[in-house]
Amino acid sequence: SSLRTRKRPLPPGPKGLPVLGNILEIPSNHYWLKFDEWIREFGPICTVNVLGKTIILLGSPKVAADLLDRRSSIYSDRPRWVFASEILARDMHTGTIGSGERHRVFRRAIHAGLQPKALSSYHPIGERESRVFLKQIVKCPENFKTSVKRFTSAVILGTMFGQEITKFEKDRFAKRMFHSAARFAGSLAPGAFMVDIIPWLNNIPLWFPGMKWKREGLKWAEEDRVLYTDLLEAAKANHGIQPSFISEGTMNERYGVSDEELAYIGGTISQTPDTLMAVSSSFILAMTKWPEVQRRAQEEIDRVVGRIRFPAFFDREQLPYTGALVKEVCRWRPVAPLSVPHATTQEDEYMGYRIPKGATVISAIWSIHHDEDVYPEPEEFKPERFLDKDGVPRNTEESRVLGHHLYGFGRRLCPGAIMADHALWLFMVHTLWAFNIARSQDEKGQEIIPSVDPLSFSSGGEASHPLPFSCRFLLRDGVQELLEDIHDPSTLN
Ligand code: HEM
Repeated sequence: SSLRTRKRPLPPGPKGLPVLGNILEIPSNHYWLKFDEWIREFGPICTVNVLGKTIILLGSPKVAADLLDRRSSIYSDRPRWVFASEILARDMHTGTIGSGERHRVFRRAIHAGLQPKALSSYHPIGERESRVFLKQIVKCPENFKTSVKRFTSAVILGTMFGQEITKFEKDRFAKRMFHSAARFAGSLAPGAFMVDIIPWLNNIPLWFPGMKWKREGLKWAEEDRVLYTDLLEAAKANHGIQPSFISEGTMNERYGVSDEELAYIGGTISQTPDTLMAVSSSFILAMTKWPEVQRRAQEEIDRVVGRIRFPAFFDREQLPYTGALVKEVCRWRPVAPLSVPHATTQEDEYMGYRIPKGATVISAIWSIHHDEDVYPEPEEFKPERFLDKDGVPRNTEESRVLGHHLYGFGRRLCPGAIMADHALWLFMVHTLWAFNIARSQDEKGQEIIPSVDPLSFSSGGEASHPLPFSCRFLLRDGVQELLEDIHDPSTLN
């Protein structure tokens, strides 16, 4: 037989049109739900074609781990983002650069800065900020969103740069960081910039007509560079009061990167408060929807922590149900439903199929988290799926540390996963300890049960979060007294 017929087939997938492929079948919103339909129809590995580009979807924990974890030397590249990664982030964004030497060096630096001992020295930041959050909610529950924003920014900027956040709107850094993050996320969106479809546009001289996009991009890039450099300087100045990831790096030169690279590593990492915010809102939504889960976690917290002190990080081991609840929030509504795409650096073969070199490989986290063999009744919110019959934590075959895959896979696995998980744990435990999250009532006094439909979540460039819903925060015993001594830095200016 000829070479052609011996060539293995691509994984199955929807048929599509010549040239266009499946692009017309992919909705512009919530496209992970369409991908999920295809994965159910064609199996946990399937092919989608977009304008001639091969996209491989991975839709079960087993398949994703087999390829992205176990064959990470092939599956750890990224697709090329000319605008976001090359122009805006000047090839120094850890999450979007290709899988070469720089990626390895940057990740090594991040691991050095966030190793367990360092992370535990930052717990006081998370504990302090959780209390400030409670104080703000008691005072002004309708500012919930800004208070969560402030909390997530404060934990990240505190850990990365030793920088304390004052009032969110007036803070020197927090707002600029959100702005920069939104701009970056927006420019990653498929089709946002023509140069990502036709890369040679990047070679046209700047003064040429039609090159405004690039002049704009370079202006934004400069703003980001200034922001990251300012933060690096702030970190150095803060070192004596609050050592941080960055200040430790500049003091000891132990991460093996230049100051400029360090500023970019820290700056681009600090664009992540949005993901933490999205998980926090999903948590509030789930607690409003499932009061019995909330009660059960509160019973555990009251038994272990009591009512006369704040929860703290050292309580964690003794709160297995609450720990399982944190995992279930991450599983149930993954805020990054399609993670960040990977790409292959060479051709591969799996289950009799051919995975081409240069293919985009998407871990369909939504589908992975709805795999019924691993997570039975996936639409039910059941923390106990992460506990054995004696209530001891139990994770899954393919995710032995966290039990879920919200933080991705392989050499691209989120290096902030443990830090993020700690911040989320602190946030959820403090909130449950301090408040009963209750349903709002309509004019007739009927409880409003918020929708948890997948379509009731946002679907833009940013992390997928619940669309606005209403609930009430009812203060629990003993909280008011303890909050009196808590200083809220946002009341300073
Ligand atoms: C709830 C919060 C967070 C979620 C859900 C999240 C999720 C993710 C996901 C899905 C990826 C891509 C994984 C893959 O390609 O397989 C990723 C990458 C990354 N995350 Fe996170 N993340 C969060 C918070 C953080 C935090 C707090 C940091 C910083 C300390 C961070 C730093 C990074 C970096 C640097 C990458 C790029 C890794 C690479 O491409 O090598 N993330 N994250």
